[in-house]
Amino acid sequence: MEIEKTNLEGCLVLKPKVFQDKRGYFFESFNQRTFNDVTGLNINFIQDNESFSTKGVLRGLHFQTGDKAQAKLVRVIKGEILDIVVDIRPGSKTYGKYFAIELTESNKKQLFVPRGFAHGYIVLSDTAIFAYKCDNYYDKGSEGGIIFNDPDLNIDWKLDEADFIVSEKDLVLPKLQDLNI
Ligand SMILES: Cc1cn([C@H]2C[C@H](O)[C@@H](COP(=O)(O)OP(=O)(O)O[C@H]3O[C@@H](C)C(=O)[C@@H](O)[C@H]3O)O2)c(=O)[nH]c1=O
Repeated sequence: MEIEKTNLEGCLVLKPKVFQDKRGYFFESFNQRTFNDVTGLNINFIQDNESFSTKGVLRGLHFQTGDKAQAKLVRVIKGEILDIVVDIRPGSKTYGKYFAIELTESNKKQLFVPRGFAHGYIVLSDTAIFAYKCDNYYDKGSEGGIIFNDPDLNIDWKLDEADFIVSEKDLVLPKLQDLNI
């Protein structure tokens, strides 16, 4: 397992060791002991999620508030996505800054997103299956979000905005500067 820091303190890129042979590949998509060893963290992931999306689907930017906040370990099983995390930790030196990374079925990179970040992604391939672990249960009442095209964030989503497919809920999210957190 390789690990890389990002411009956002606490956000980490993980690259599992992949074993290729004539049958195909094998890798450990999660191993708690390895994860703890390489990150120095002790996260108790308690929920696994999976979603399927088509090209141009943009989900985000999402977070849960207060004691329902979630750390996430995200990856792509099929296809290619651009993953985005935004630092919304009050007082952080990178508050309002974002990190972007392509997560694909071939690079098999994983992104660890600590609590205190908004998270979203856009699908770059025809279809994609996205999977992630969370360290806190889903709580509808604690959902928060930031609009994907917040001019202060100025996120480069790579695709043409006219082709984005966004949920009704995500289309009416506020800007970061209008959040009450
Ligand atoms: C996230 C989630 C949703 N749901 C339900 C609520 C809703 O009816 C349906 C679809 O939910 P959403 O539209 O919120 O799904 P989605 O837009 O895929 O939400 C996800 O987006 C990415 C970017 C994240 O970072 C995740 O944490 C999560 O917020 O699934 C659950 O039952 N459990 C969950 O953990």
